[in-house]
Amino acid sequence: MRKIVVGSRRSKLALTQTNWVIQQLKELGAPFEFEVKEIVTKGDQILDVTLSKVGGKGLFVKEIEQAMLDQEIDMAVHSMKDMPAVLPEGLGIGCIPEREDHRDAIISKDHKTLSELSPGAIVGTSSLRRGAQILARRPDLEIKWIRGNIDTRLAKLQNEDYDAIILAAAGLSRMGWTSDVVTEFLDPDICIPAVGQGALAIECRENDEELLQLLSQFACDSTTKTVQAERAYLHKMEGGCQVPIGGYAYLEENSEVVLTALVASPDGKTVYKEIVRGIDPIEVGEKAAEMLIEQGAKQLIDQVKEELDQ
Ligand SMILES: NCc1[nH]cc(CCC(=O)O)c1CC(=O)O
Repeated sequence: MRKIVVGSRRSKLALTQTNWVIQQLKELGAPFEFEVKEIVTKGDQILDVTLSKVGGKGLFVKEIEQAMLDQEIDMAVHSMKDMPAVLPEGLGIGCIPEREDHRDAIISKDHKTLSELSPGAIVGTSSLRRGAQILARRPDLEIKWIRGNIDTRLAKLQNEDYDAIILAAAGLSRMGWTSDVVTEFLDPDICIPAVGQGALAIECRENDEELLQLLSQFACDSTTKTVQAERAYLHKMEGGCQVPIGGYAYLEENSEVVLTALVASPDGKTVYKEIVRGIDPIEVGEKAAEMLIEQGAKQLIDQVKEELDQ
């Protein structure tokens, strides 16, 4: 029997996601053995710097992708939102399973919702996208950078000078945190999630027919379409760097993809937002990007990138 070596970051969330996918594939009757191989990525080593300053998304996946190209591993389970817009030659996303909760969630010390937080309250996030949208609603709040895995951040909320933190609901629920830690789930009309948030990307070599055949059985059609629209938007908009961009798409019953796309300045004072619908996910994504670019969103992104480079 062929053994599929699955590369995974060492974080609890990554290992949980990886083992969950392996379990699901086994239940589908996978004719393989599986072995998990832990890989320490740059993103995991550099925990004390703002993520956007050290190169953003690629950090968590590069080493894993190299191991896949070198045949040291066969497959990897990533959080879709950590995936760069473009994949290396020879690798592909073999399957996008059904999306978990797409929303951001506020966890606050005194169970205060976004509108209830006191003026000047300190909100912890390392995401320019979250910070921008929080400030757009509540310019009187203070955003303070916070890093570390989910457990670390929850501990920092208790022990350090934060009144609230924002995390992805999906990560919390995959880690078994019941929804009672969450004070408020932020719907996309308040905070557009990151492109791909809540979805997983199972990556493998493009020519691994055997594995691709198995993975195709685990794919979710509606998640694949909506994530395609979101990523087509992201790709056209920037191409990799961590800037305040959000995108969330859902599927109507008539199969239309509805994408809400956002670009904002980190201070939340400028917000570009468009809703685009259509049957073809790629067209929907690209159209949203074109519309926002026309309004000046691209200049805003370039400006943010420049400031991050300084
Ligand atoms: N940026 C880190 C990251 N990458 C994926 C998740 C979990 C949620 C998901 O799968 O979208 C998280 C944690 C978070 O943003 O709170």
